[in-house]
Amino acid sequence: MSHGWGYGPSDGPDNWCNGFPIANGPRQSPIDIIPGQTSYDSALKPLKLKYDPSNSIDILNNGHSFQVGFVDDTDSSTLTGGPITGTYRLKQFHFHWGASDDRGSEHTVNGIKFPCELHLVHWNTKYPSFGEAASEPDGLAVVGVFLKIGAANPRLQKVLDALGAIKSKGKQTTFSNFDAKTLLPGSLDYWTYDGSLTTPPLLESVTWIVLKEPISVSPTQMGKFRSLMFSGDGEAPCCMQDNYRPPQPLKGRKVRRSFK
Ligand SMILES: CCCCNCc1ccc(S(N)(=O)=O)cc1
Ligand SMILES: [Zn+2]
Repeated sequence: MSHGWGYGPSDGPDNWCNGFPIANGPRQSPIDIIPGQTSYDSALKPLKLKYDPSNSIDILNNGHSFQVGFVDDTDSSTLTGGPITGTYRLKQFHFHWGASDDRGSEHTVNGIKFPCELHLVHWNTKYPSFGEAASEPDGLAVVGVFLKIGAANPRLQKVLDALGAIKSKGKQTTFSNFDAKTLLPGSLDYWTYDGSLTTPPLLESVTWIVLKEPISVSPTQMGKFRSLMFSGDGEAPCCMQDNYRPPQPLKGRKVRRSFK
């Protein structure tokens, strides 16, 4: 079980380098975004996100987070424009969150942590599959959306109401007709940089696109995220929380922004 990683004191982010030496690589994620040090790039195109609700399939507790999976055998749910060239297909979205509202996001802004961060994961259709794209430097594009404590978010509620059926690791249930676009904020202004998966295998294949505008989540809704378990049935119960990797060294990378 050398690849048994997690977020605990012995298998957490500080230890991932033992099984995954790329953890100390040149383009690791997440990072702390310092807006005053980003460069506006007028050549950056607007993000184009086209999501077909009929593509959503299931919701799964994978023991690290939960994810909503999409059919990705056609170009019906895609990301184009923005900093990327070509067409990237939506594969899944998932979240990272904290044990309390003062932490939980992976990216930070001027060192500020948000209570939660949504990741919409897309893969470059110049490659035959997600798995193959995941090992290419331009293989993946992840849109990150911060969640900020405020009014309850009705768009989030449908996802949260499904969590009761996937409380423990390995549980999965159908999740159809979900429109992922409803999770996006009003503005698609973004920061972008070259990075990696934020969990093992930490592959350096991700063009990160982090939206500047957060969406809202209420404290009660945050409690629902924390009702999930890292552990499987019959294992010692362990609440799913603090499933975030802290910011990693920038190592000379430039962060661009799409807005003035
Ligand atoms: C090659 C197998 C990779 C499986 N893992 C996927 C995966 C997707 C997205 C992220 S994240 N958190 O960077 O968006 C992490 C891990
Ligand atoms: Zn993620």
